[in-house]
Amino acid sequence: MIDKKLVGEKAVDFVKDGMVVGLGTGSTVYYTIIKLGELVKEGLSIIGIPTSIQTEELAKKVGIPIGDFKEIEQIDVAIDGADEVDSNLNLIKGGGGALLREKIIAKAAKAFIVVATPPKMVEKLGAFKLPVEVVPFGTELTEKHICELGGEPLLRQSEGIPFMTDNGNYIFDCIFLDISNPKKLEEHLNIIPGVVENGLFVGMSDTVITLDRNKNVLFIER
Ligand SMILES: O=C(CO)[C@H](O)[C@H](O)COP(=O)(O)O
Repeated sequence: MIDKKLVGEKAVDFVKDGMVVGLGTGSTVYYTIIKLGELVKEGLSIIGIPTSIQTEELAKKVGIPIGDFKEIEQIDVAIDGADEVDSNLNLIKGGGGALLREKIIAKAAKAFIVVATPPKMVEKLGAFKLPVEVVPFGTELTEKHICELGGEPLLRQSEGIPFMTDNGNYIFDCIFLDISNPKKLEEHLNIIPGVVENGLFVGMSDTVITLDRNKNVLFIER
């Protein structure tokens, strides 16, 4: 809790007056959004681009103006959490189910800042099940193709029914025992018909904010 607050709040250092800011989803970036809300009340002028309905509601609640894609020219910075960060700053994301919008916004941003507490920092990706967003049609067929890539997919459930993303899709949480080449796996998953996007974010993060052993904030640059 305290660790998430420390790294989450530090990310506001990357936000300057007049910026368009991609707002991630999750319990770490929550603290970034709360802090940005405080700064907006003190006069900071920003436009937020939320990556989920949950984040949009939070941003509105704390007073961050929400932008429209038709009105903005660029996203200056996107700030988001991660489920795993490897030593090359590649990520697994999507634990909260917002991976598609998160990837669209991270890709569009001039800088992508990741806030991650120490347990998220790993040598190699894969202990966390890789979320793969799929269209609800023919999920049994999509599942087979994921298995052919060496995955063990489990359809995410919420209160006894399939979890539905903000985009009306399902998520397979997939065990992959070997993610030694995340870029290749990302590409192979995304060419399966029925797969909308997967939670591998390869070569996208510019800076990861985490903590060292003494709980000092650490900035790891690409
Ligand atoms: O990818 C995500 C949501 O889709 C989150 O960024 C990720 O799950 C980390 O969340 P948290 O900060 O709550 O641990």
